[in-house]
Amino acid sequence: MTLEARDLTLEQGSRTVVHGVSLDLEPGRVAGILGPNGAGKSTLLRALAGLHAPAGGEVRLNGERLSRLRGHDRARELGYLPQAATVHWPLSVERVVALGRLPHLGPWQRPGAEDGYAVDRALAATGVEGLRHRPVTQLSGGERARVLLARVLAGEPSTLLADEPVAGLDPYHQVHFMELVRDYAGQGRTVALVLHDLNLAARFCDRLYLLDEGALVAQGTPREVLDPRHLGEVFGIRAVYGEQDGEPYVVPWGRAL
Ligand SMILES: Nc1ncnc2c1ncn2[C@@H]1O[C@H](COP(=O)(O)OP(=O)(O)OP(=O)(O)O)[C@@H](O)[C@H]1O
Repeated sequence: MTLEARDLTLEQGSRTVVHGVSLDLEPGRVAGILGPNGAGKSTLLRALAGLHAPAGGEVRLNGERLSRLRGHDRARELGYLPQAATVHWPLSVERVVALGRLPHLGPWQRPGAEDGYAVDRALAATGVEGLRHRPVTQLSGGERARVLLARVLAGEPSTLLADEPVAGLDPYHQVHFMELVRDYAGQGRTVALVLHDLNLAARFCDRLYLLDEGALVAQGTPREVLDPRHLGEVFGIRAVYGEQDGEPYVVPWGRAL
C-alpha cells in the first residue's frame, strides 16, 4: 500500500515542529527518515502511523484518508514500532508477540492456528525463538527490542513504520534487522525507518528523507541525500565516503569546519 503525506504540518503543544512535509512511501521500498535530534522525525512517523493528528495537511493510505479508517483497520495495515519501547508487565515473550495479532481478531475471537503460525514466523525472523518462554521484563535491551519488533511483524502489516529500531542492537543484529526489513519490502510491503546510522541508511534504504527543524530539506537516493553539503549544513559534520560491493558508505569523521 502507498502511504502519502501531503503538506503535513504537525504541532507539539503550541509549537509547530513539522512544516508542510509531503512524501510518498511506496510498496517494495525501504525509506529512511534522517535528521538531527529534535528535527521532528518521531512526530512525523507517528503522524504517518495515524497516531498524531495533523494541524494541517493529510495522510492517505492507498488514497484513503487515514483519519477515515477505523482504528482496527488502521492497526492491521500500519505496524508502528515506537522509539525505545518497553513492556512493564512480566508477560512471556510469546504472549507479547501474540499481542501483535490483536488487529486480526474480532472482539471475542480467540487466536487460531494461523495466528500461531504468524507468531512463530515473527519469532523465527527476529531470532528470539529461544526466548519464547522468558518474561520480557528480564531481557537485555537488545533482546527486548527484537521481541517488540517481532510483535509488530506478527501482525504482518502492509506498512512497517519503525522509530530508531536498531538503536541498542549489536552490529550483527543491526545488519540482520536491516536485511529483514529489505526482505519484508521485497514481499511488496512498505517500510519507513527513522535512523541515526548514516551507514545503515546508505546501505539498506532505497530512498532517504532528510528533516531539519521540521522541514524536509532533501529527498532522494542515499548518494543524493548524504552528500557533503547536506551533512555539513544539517548535521554539522564532515564525513569520509567510500564504496563497497557497489554500495556507498559514509563514516562521520569530524565536526564541520
Ligand atoms: N510531547 C511533547 N510535548 C512537547 N514537545 C514535544 C513533545 N514531543 C516532542 N516535542 C518536541 O518536538 C520536537 C520534535 O521532536 P521529535 O521527537 O519529533 O524529534 P526527533 O527528530 O524524533 O528527535 P530525536 O532524534 O532526538 O529522537 C522537539 O523539539 C521536541 O522537543
